[in-house]
Amino acid sequence: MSLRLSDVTLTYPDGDDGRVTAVDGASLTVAPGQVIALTGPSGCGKSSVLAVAGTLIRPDSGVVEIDGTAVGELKEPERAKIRREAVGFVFQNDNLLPDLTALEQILLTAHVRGERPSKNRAQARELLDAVGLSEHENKLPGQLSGGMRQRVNIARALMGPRKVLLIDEPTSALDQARGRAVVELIVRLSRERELAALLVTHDLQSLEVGSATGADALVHMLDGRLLDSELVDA
Ligand SMILES: Nc1ncnc2c1ncn2[C@@H]1O[C@H](COP(=O)(O)OP(=O)(O)OP(=O)(O)O)[C@@H](O)[C@H]1O
Repeated sequence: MSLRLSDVTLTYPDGDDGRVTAVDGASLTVAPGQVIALTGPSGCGKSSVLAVAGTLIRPDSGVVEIDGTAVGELKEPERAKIRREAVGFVFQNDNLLPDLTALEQILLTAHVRGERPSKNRAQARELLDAVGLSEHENKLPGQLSGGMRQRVNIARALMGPRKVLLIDEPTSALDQARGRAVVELIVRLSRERELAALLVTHDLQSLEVGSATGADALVHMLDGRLLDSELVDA
C-alpha cells in the first residue's frame, strides 16, 4: 500500500496549557492508483490528516506508512528525503513564483532536490504535456488563467519518483467547470501513475465519487475522526 494511517492521533497546544485534538484515532489506506476524497466541516482536522500523511508533522501516536516504510521511526533527514521524493503536495493556492515560466516552476522541484535541471527537462515537459500545457511552457503565471496555473501546480507536484499525492482544496479558486476538470485531471494522473491520492475538498459537486473520472471513495470527517474509514481500510 502506498499510504497507510493506522490509529493516528494528533494534538496541538491550545495556548491555555491544554491540547486540542485535531486527529483522533484515524485509520485509512490508500492503494496505488486510488483516489480517496476527504470531506467535513471547517476545523474537523482534514488539513492535519494531510500534514501527518505527508510527514510535515509527527503524530502523537499511531503509524504512518509511505510506500511500506513506517515514517515515524525515521530521523528527520530521512523523513525529509521521503517528503521531497515520494510525496507530492497540491495546495489550494498555486504558490507559483511570478518570475518563472511554467516549465521552470516544475524544474524548480528537482532543483530543490539538488538535481541538475538538464537531467529533468524531459520529465518536466512530459508532465506539462500530461496536464495539457505543452504549448504554454514559456509563459509566466501572470499570463495563465487560474485553471492553467492550478494545472502547472499539479504537474509540479508530480515531478520526481512520486508514490503519494496529497491535495488540499484544489478547486476553491476555480469555477465549477474548471474545478471539475482539475479533479478529473488529478484522478486520471493518479491512476495512470499509480499514485495513492488523498484529496481534501468541500467541493462535492466536482467529485462524482465512483465514476470513471471521479474519486474511488468519499470519507467524511468530524471532530478529528474519520467516519467512513472502514470503507477503504480493507
Ligand atoms: N498549528 C495549530 N495550532 C493549534 N491548533 C491548530 C493548529 N492547526 C490546526 N489547529 C486546530 O486543529 C483543528 C483541526 O484543524 P485543521 O486545519 O486540520 O482542520 P480542517 O478540517 O482542515 O479545517 P479547514 O477546512 O478550515 O481548513 C482545529 O480545531 C484547528 O483550530
